[in-house]
Amino acid sequence: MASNTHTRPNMTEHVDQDPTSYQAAIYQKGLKYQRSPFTFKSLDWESLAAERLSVESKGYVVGNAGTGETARKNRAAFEKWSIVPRRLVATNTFPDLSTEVVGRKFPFPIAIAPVGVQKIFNPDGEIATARAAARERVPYIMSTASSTSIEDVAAANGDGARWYQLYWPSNEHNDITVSILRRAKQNGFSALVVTLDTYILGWRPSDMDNGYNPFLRSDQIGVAVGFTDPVFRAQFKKRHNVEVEENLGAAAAEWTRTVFPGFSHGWDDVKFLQEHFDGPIILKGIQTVADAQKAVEIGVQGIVVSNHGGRQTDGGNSSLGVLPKIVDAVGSKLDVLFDSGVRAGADVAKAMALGAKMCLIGRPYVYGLALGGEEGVSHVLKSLSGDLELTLHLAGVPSASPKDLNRSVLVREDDL
Ligand SMILES: Cc1cc2nc3c(=O)[nH]c(=O)nc-3n(C[C@H](O)[C@H](O)[C@H](O)COP(=O)(O)O)c2cc1C
Ligand SMILES: O=C(O)C(=O)c1ccccc1
Repeated sequence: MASNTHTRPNMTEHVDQDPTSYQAAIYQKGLKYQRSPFTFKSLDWESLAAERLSVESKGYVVGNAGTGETARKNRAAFEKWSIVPRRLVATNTFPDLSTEVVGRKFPFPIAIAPVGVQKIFNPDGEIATARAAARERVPYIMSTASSTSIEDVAAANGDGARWYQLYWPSNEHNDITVSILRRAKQNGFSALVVTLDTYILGWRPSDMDNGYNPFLRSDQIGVAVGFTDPVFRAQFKKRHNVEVEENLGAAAAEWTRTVFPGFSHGWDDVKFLQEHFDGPIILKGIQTVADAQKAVEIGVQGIVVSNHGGRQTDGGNSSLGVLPKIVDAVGSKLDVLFDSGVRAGADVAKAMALGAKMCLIGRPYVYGLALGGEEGVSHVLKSLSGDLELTLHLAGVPSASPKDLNRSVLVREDDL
């Protein structure tokens, strides 16, 4: 744990009150000289985590596509909207942060975004994150590029809510896709998140400078889903006459080609996933009204308005910038989720006010994982939800439901 943890010896009694807000609990603990594992300044998490990581891992998580223009715009877009401070709204309770997404209710409007290769950030990787997510009652979206198997993530997540993110093998590998979907369903992943923007990796200068692709490293991190898949294993054995373990390099290369085929599926192919996954489907990476409308036409239950945190296309638009138009076009027909650039409670509030039902958190929890494993991820999730709670409270917004948190809560900074 970080060195700024100060716990006085013999100060073991628990907080005697049960404060409603997380912030109140922090101040109570402070009275007993107990500190949180690392700072609450969410914009400092990146540089703190970077100090702990290898050059390669740091480059991988912090890095963006090309010049970083899309990622910068993601952040800048939040400052174009301001939260209207309404006064003398006679509220006497803390805001209700719960939200309903694809037919289920969640206590907070945040989710763990799918992030691959988590063992490069902390040896416990996905296990630590999946535990923290369950503990904090935040849904865990498991990446196909995980460094832990579907079965082990499910065990760590226990009775937590979890969804599976698919890196979608090309049609010639449909038997592998079916096998993955079956394992996900059997292991309690209730929804399928299909990422559309990463059938090939973007131009990533940091990783190219380091000659770094986590799939192809000698320790083959990020291939756990494939290496534990019975169909992939059987096919590999038939082709090479050896088990995956006997030729790890070839197996990693083959799995990488399977999940990053280098070309995209078409809209018609989504039907195959609908036929083979018994549960809601959410398309991740939507950035235009036209694509959002196609998602409605093919009958999926949700979309994530996302540009992959600016890691895929350089020179692109901000993700928040396109959110209102997409919500206007399809928000009454499917659930619109949001990610890319969320760093604080106010960011979540703004995306929700513009019509998102939930925000996926990407890099911030990865920094938490690097800084403090399970506790670190918990700290990040509690910070963001605690911050959101007070932000809404002070804005006079009684709940995160669209009836209270909508565009009337925002003003364009340029229009003031
Ligand atoms: C290190 C890293 C790995 C990622 N891996 C995946 C992945 O395996 N699947 C996926 O759909 N998105 C992946 N993403 C994208 C996130 O799900 C999310 O869209 C993005 O991080 C959101 O932007 P933010 O980092 O600004 O919050 C990854 C992002 C990072 C930073
Ligand atoms: O880095 C990413 O953004 C990503 O989606 C990914 C791709 C391959 C392996 C791990 C993560």
